[in-house]
Amino acid sequence: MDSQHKSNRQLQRAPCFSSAGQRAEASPSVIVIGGGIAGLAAARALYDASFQVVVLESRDRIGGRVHTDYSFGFPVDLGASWLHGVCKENPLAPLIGRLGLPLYRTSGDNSVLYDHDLESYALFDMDGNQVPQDLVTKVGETFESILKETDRIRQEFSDDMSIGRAISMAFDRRPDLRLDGIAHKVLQWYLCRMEGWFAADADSISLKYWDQEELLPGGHGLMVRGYRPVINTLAKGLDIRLDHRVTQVVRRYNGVKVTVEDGRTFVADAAVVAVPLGVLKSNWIKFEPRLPEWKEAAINELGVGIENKIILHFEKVFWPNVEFLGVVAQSSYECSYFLNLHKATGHPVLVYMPAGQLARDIEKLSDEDAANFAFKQLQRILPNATTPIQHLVSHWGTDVNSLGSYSYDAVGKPHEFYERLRIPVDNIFFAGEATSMDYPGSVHGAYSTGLMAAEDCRMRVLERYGEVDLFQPVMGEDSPVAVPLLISRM
Ligand SMILES: Cc1cc2nc3c(=O)[nH]c(=O)nc-3n(C[C@H](O)[C@H](O)[C@H](O)COP(=O)(O)OP(=O)(O)OC[C@H]3O[C@@H](n4cnc5c(N)ncnc54)[C@H](O)[C@@H]3O)c2cc1C
Repeated sequence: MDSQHKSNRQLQRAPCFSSAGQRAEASPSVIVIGGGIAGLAAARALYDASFQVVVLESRDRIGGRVHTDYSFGFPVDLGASWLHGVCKENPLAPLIGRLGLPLYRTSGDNSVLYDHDLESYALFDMDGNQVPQDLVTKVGETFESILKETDRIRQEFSDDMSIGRAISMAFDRRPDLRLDGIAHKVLQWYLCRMEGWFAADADSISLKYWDQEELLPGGHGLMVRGYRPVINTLAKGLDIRLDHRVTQVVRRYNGVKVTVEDGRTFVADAAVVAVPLGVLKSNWIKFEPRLPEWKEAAINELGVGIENKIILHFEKVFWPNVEFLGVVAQSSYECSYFLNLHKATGHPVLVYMPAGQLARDIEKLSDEDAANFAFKQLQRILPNATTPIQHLVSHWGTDVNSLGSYSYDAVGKPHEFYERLRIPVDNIFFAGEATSMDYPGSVHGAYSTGLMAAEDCRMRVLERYGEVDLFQPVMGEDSPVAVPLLISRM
């Protein structure tokens, strides 16, 4: 027997991993790589459909880019914190509703540009002067007009360009849209907010595709108690191996063999790869045989941006009672903003959120220096600010387990690349925020791709096992009765 044939037989004969629990040995098996929300959603669905499931997670915790920290004595999210689309159509709504988790709605708008209502902002210049609210609103209207002009440019040019370039062209065509003085700075702040949404600078965001993402109705709501309960619920009862960094995925017609950093191997009928796009780009995981060219192209070409959080915990509140504090400046790079968590949670916490190049630059600093940097920005606008008593700093760009915060539409890269990233290759299924055509870069997008991967995997493996009615459908018919979401605003 040649060695190839022998290893295939081994795969076929050994569908179970070392400690697969009480599941029957004859049931199909799957290895889920990555214990973020996408991987856990896939694992949960397949486990509930009678598969033997093992989740291999490189970190010493689950949740991935959903990371609720409790070291302040209350929950704060270092990764995702909003549910974008507070409505029953949101794939996560049934779960969040059933858990009774409260949401604090920061905006009723479905726009990617306004996850905060304008009236909840307080913007300041670098000298601590508050920008009059009517000017903030007026500049917001100008920003909308500029975007309309960029839309015309988009219709005229077949080649893609960056949103930054299109804005410059819009100014050339419509000099009346140019602003100066403080109004210019406010405009830069709007641009800075847009860059925050994509976690990328305006000169790398695609004009053609930036608004292709499907936005659910219901606006944007903060998870007041953090996202962790959602993760814990999905993970309950699953066989999850922490500190298991996958380095190789071998696929054969009858199974997969997955190797982790210390050389241990796991075999199963199929695998769901739910690691971040940044990790796939880095080639940390070797696929054998190599993934097809179209898949590698999608991995290489999709953009991954950076957004971080510097969370400052104060003794008590000294800032105005608004949801968002903004610093306006000459360029979007110098602008910044703080989310006031006190409004939603009652805790004296401000969250500084740099994105794009600024986030990249701040990630080079020590945590102490990063926290000082954020605090200095705050002192510019509120000179009487008191020193924080604690801080937390995220490093999503350099953390080897993420290598970026979330995907975005880079210039010249078709939106369909998200779908290409999702499409299975033989018995390898792909999930994660960057595989979501409709809701990339989001928790609910990642979650729904996990369910999709599970369903695709179930169908494929059933082709082999041929026992269609043995398993529950992964999604659809049996979905739980929706419980209304708890939404507040103070
Ligand atoms: C700062 C920040 C703010 C955000 N804000 C929001 C928000 O408010 N609302 C929203 O909807 N979305 C937000 N997002 C995006 C959201 O967090 C992500 O889209 C989503 O959590 C991604 O889930 P995932 O399962 O695709 O990936 P991940 O959560 O990254 O999961 C992938 C898992 O794979 C593991 N892994 C990596 N390499 C390996 C390996 N070699 N072997 C095994 N395991 C490996 C990782 O440790 C991780 O646990 C934010 C993200 C960031 C970073």
